[in-house]
Amino acid sequence: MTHSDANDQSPHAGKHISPKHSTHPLLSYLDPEHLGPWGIYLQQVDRVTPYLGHLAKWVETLKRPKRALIVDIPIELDNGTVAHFEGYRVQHNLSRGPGKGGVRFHQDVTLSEVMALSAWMSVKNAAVNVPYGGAKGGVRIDPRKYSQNELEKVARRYTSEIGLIIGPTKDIPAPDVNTNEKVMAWMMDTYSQNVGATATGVVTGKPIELGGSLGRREATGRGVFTVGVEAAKLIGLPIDGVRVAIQGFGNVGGTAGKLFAEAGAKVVAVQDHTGTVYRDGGLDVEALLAHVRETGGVSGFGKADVMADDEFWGVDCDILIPAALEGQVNKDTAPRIKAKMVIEGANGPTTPTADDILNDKGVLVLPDVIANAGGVTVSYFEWVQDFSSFFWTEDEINQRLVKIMKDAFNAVWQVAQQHKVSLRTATFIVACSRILQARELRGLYP
Ligand SMILES: NC(=O)C1=CN([C@@H]2O[C@H](COP(=O)(O)OP(=O)(O)OC[C@H]3O[C@@H](n4cnc5c(N)ncnc54)[C@H](O)[C@@H]3O)[C@@H](O)[C@H]2O)C=CC1
Ligand SMILES: O=C(O)CCC(=O)C(=O)O
Repeated sequence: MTHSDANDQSPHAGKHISPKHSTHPLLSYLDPEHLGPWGIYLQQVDRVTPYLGHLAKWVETLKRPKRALIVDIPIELDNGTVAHFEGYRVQHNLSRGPGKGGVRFHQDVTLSEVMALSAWMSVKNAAVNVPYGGAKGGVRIDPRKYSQNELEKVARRYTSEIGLIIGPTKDIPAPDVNTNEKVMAWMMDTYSQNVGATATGVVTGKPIELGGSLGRREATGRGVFTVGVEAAKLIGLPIDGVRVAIQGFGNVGGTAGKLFAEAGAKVVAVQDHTGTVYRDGGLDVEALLAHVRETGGVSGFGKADVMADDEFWGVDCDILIPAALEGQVNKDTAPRIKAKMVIEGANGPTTPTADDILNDKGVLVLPDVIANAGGVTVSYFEWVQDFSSFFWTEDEINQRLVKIMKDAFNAVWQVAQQHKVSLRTATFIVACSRILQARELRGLYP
């Protein structure tokens, strides 16, 4: 529950970053002093540029979102008053295919954040080689303060407003923080009404009854678990009895925790927005998941000791899974981490300074852009199934998911060994090369 260290500078900061072209606030992303999630992404691109060979001449492509839409979402609240919410959809790169990436409902969502999240989608989609560019969306709203009726109005109006740029072959949203199958159903229905035909392929992460895919709900957590087990084998860490700490116990953290516990790991600490729970001998993960379903958070879980939120980062564990928001592993928290491995379930949880701190401590970081790619991989399966109207079994889906995750992870591992770079830089090398190769092949002129 820490704040991102927005001015977290790395020794690489500033190199290769574009000169200031504008002082307009909406273009502040061009300013290297303006950090936050987009600035962190720019630093990650700087780290990969020396490894891009002749494709480096296209690197500026990665530093500018192709398209960013800001929309106003006015709705009538249950009490009859009118409220306005700000929404975003950013398409970072479309060189490899239509945009793909989730939609977040959160009170702190900003354009910079959605730009960074869309860019990480470009990298992630290329890293696992699904035929998509990168996109992401968000609405600045605290969903816990609104009724289902009000949230439905927000989701529907947001969909109509971004309807200009989304579509089954243009840009395909999916769930992210505080959005779920129900929100995807509203989005699919609204888009379908607007175009006059049922368009199941416009979003993924839908209910099964509406063209959703088996296994999508668990896919991101399953991917986190799969690469975690692969990496643990490579560093000689047995999963049986391994101590795991998880921040964020929603779709991603909850599923990853369940799979690790089923494989014999001890989930010793879990933190979410309501608090932190701890049990040295391992928490009863099934019971904790049931408690979260009933109460909305881990706080008040009876079969655990309470831990001060700040102590979470220093907990005695082998594997740490940040699965909440950006910037949680930063210059303040990273020095306290005892884990041997950090598996990034969340997008952008680790700042570049923290990456360096963990690297110096010998902590292996499995970066978001590969570790949490399981969700979009099964979203791709869902999209393919919707187009063919032919649906696969859950076993088929999980087997294909596990194969893609293992192959992609092992390829990245080889690149990291070859260039003696972190797994994050290795993943960026693989992914950015694919994106920029597509860019080069498409050429510049209409
Ligand atoms: N849902 C998906 O398929 C994918 C999600 N992700 C990323 O995983 C992360 C989590 O997403 P979901 O599990 O889908 O969201 P979710 O909405 O299901 O769960 C979010 C979790 O984070 C916790 N959280 C929120 N603020 C917190 C804070 N300040 N401190 C501690 N915990 C906090 C919440 O309590 C909740 O447990 C996000 O970074 C998201 O972008 C990445 C890939 C795919
Ligand atoms: O399933 C998808 O299309 C995207 C999921 C997502 O937003 C992510 O991987 O961060």
